Amino acid sequence: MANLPSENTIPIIDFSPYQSEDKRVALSETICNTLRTTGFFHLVNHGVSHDLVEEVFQKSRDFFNMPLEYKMGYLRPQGSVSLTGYNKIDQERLDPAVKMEVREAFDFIPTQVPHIERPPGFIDTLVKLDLASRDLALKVLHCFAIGLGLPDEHYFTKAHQAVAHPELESDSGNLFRTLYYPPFTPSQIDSGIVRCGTHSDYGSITLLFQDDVGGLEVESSVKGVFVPVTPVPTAVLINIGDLMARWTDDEFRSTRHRVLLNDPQRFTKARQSIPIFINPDGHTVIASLNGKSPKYPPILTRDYIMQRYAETY
Ligand SMILES: O=C(O)CCC(=O)C(=O)O
Ligand SMILES: [Fe+2]
Repeated sequence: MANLPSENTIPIIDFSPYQSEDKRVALSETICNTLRTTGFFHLVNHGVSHDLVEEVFQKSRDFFNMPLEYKMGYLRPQGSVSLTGYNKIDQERLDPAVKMEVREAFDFIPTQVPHIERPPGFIDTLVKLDLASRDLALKVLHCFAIGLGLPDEHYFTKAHQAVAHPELESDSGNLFRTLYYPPFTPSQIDSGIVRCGTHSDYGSITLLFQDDVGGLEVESSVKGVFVPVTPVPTAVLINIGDLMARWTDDEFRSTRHRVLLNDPQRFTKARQSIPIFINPDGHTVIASLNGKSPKYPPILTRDYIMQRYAETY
């Protein structure tokens, strides 16, 4: 009988043991066990300032509340793989089967940080949160290698040099996004429109800060059965992407997720979230850690990630 997780079953993991070397192994094993089953976990005591996250939500709200003509001045060129700029409603599609995905986004990569006048300090706060999140992502990747018992505990971090050194960023596609899902009235709701279509993420790991509105759902161990993720105050939600699943030969699960427009309690409110997508360095060849009978042939990160972005934008 398949295991059907119910609401609140996304585990909450306390990251404070990471600080002490003798507690790190048990923490890493807990993290890896979660990745073998749910593929998602909440992390608390992670060291990223909650005030900073709140500031990014506030500044992002101020930006998204500006007139459309203003935001269009920063539009990310449509259909291009340029990864910086404003994304208007329906500019991208994570699930080709839906009619429309109703969200706005502002994206940047560290080598293409734009200058934006209003709201004041918008970009500075995003950059600060990006740096703090990268730092955390590297610690979490460190735990992956420990928990998997790899001979080199820095195996994954070494393959993510551009995460630690954003100036080296070339084509790994490490991407910071701030998302804004506008509110709806019940009469505006139409079948086939969603906030975020069903998808799995592309790279190594995703860190997601979300407000308290909720709406994110993740696929359970039963295909097609989704369970809600109840937001946990101050936590960052972490999941892995397809490239990490491939790297571990599907030992870790890259879980599909979505945000629908089916609950008036939620869709009448705006939702905000901040996903930070972490990928290996562009030149890294991802070859299965299961050397004996790998499911997937080796693939170059750059080719894989850029192909996935091209399909989305
Ligand atoms: O807004 C959310 O919670 C989901 C965002 C997401 O899954 C994504 O952008 O990949
Ligand atoms: Fe996602």
